[in-house]
Amino acid sequence: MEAIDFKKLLLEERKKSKKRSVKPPCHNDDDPNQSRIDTHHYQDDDATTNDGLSTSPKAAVSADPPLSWQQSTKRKIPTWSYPPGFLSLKAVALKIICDNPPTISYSSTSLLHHPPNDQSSGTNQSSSSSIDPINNSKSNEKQVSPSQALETWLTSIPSGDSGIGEWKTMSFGKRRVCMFVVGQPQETTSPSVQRTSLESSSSLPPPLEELAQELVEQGIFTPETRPNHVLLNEYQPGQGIMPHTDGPAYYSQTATLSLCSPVVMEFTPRQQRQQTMMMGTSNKPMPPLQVLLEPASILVFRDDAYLEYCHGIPMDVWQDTTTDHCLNTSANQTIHRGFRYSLTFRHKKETCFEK
Ligand SMILES: O=C(O)CCC(=O)C(=O)O
Ligand SMILES: [Fe+2]
Repeated sequence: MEAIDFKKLLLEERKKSKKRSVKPPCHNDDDPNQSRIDTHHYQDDDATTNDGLSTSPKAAVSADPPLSWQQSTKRKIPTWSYPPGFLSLKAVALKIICDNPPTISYSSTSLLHHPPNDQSSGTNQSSSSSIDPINNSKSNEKQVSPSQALETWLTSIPSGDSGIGEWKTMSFGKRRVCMFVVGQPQETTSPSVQRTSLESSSSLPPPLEELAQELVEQGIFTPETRPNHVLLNEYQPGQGIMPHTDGPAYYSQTATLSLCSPVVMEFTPRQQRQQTMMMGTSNKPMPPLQVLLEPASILVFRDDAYLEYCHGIPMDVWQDTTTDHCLNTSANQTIHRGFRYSLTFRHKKETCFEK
């Protein structure tokens, strides 16, 4: 199994956009993924969009010197001035929503509306029930919900060609992506030294670092598999992401925080997807498992769901309809898609960092 490194994919995208700047624009015919036959389990929309998506060797590009997000963006990242605790997660609400595989968990209300240590809101809450719990703080900074603050922060990230610490529009799929990675570990023989240098050499930008810390504190990730990699996706209405797996470069778990519009994600067994691609739909594949991803929700999937299932969001669809196979809501609901952000937290294995 071979996985593409997102950094390499972004470099490939950069090369493609250089090529595009000297020739008339064309749709997707310059996209290697369009004609690519996957060597193992899926065809991604944009092998250029996902870190660790498996793909054929020909999509790999020669390695340029590694970049950290700080190096590539020269501190253009928007500031984050909210107090610690503002982005608290309500992990206690995270529930396993699937029997087979029992490795998909979801919480519709993961992002707390209140910083637990916000003195002013606590006081106001107890003194008057008529005060809007989100706007009851005196400080301007606190007069938005954590979701709104995060959305504003995401919107303020600059655009750029690298996709590392800046929004990059993918050539196929057209959605924008942005990646943050904690710095590469130093070469050393001692795993403990390696971990220390990984933590000290760099960190995620503040809101993402806080969320990563919360994911550990709430027991969703272990301290050893603390998220060191965050992929942001920005979807315009109708945009999606082709079925894919996130690949073996990561510890086999992802946690995705959704913001803005709801959407329905689909899980399909990898084997089935492979068969469908080879034989068409004649052998009646199982309908996909669905998960409704609501704003401020968190989806965690791991192990079998990570390794043996592809996940994706149907593309060019403006409304989703839930089926009997939807794991967290009833069938026959129409979900209108609008603008959406997702923040996917993963732990990239140390062995998979470029040296
Ligand atoms: O947007 C989402 O919820 C999913 C994103 C995803 O699967 C990925 O970036 O690998
Ligand atoms: Fe993914």
